[in-house]
Amino acid sequence: MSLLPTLSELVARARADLRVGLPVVLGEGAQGLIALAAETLTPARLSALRSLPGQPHVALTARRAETLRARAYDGDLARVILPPDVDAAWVRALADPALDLDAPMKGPLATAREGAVGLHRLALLLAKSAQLLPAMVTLETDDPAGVAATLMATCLTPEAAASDLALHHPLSPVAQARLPMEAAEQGRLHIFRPDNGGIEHYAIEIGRPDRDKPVLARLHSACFTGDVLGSLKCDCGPQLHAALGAMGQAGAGVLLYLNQEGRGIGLANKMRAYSLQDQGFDTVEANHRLGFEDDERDFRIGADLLRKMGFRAVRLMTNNPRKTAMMEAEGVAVTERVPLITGTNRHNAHYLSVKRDKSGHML
Ligand SMILES: Nc1nc2c(ncn2[C@@H]2O[C@H](COP(=O)(O)OP(=O)(O)OP(=O)(O)O)[C@@H](O)[C@H]2O)c(=O)[nH]1
Ligand SMILES: [Zn+2]
Repeated sequence: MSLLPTLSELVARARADLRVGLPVVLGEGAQGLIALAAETLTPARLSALRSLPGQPHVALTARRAETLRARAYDGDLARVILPPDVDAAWVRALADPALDLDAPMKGPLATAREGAVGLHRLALLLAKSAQLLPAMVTLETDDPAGVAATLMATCLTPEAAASDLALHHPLSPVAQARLPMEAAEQGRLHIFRPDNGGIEHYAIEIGRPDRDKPVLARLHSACFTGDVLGSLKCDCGPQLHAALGAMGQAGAGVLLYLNQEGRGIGLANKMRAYSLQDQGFDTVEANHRLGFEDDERDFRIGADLLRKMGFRAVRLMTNNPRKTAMMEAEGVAVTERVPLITGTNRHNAHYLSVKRDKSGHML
């Protein structure tokens, strides 16, 4: 046992550093990268980066690069060569599509062909896992350990950090208590926490479901706008209440409330996506323009929680085939898919049709 941070703890620290605007150093030996999140880049930090030797780049996902018409020579990502005369606001505009229509980027954007592609890919993964816009300002270095020491920055070895980011971090129960609810008086709320200090998730157990039989279950992804504010732009609020209601009626069930707001991109990015939707893009296109995939959720969490609670089989309330497939892949049997169609209105009709046509939802 040591008081030194483990790799997972260093990754957690790196995430926090990026959110406050600090650089993170990726690399080992003589290959390294200093990386700052475009979203939290200040003018002072940009000029400090420029005072170091080398050519800074802005790494973007190929999704974002496509909108900006920047060539992605590296497949899934593009490295824009930072022009010498641009400021932090320019970098931000590269990352954030809010200004795409008002102040279109003056192109063409020159992109790099060679260099530390793997480290840039890792930098983008880190930005996503910090729920920041996937855009990173970078500078290659041949002395990552030395630079990290000088900058008091977190230094991550690439392979280990990449595998930690891809890992499902097991969840442990933290606390639970009785919670009578409108939909079901016999309720109990369980809180679970991952071993890397990441986001907590909840399970609402209704009644005392028999662990030897398939349980009526729902994987609900957090939607602040729908669940709390009663937004009409989606169907989340009515789905949440209908699922709890059905479990209350049946006298038994488990609803997992997974804090994967905005299909895993976070509430700030979801609001950026809504703003793009107001400009005419659909829910999938808006995610892409921000640089994200359609759905960035990790559904392994749901299977882990169910198993931890002693369930091995579910009657899953969903219209999303990815959820049933993931459950089966993770060893939780889905004995029945229970459709959950509710909450259609004139504001979400188009959204629901896009989910059916582009995301394969059975609506
Ligand atoms: N990025 C993004 N997320 C959204 C949008 N509208 C809703 N969400 C999020 O989508 C998640 C709900 O996912 P849905 O696709 O509605 O439903 P599902 O959970 O995949 O499938 P079902 O089990 O059939 O309901 C929640 O995390 C919402 O915050 C949107 O326009 N953009
Ligand atoms: Zn919603």
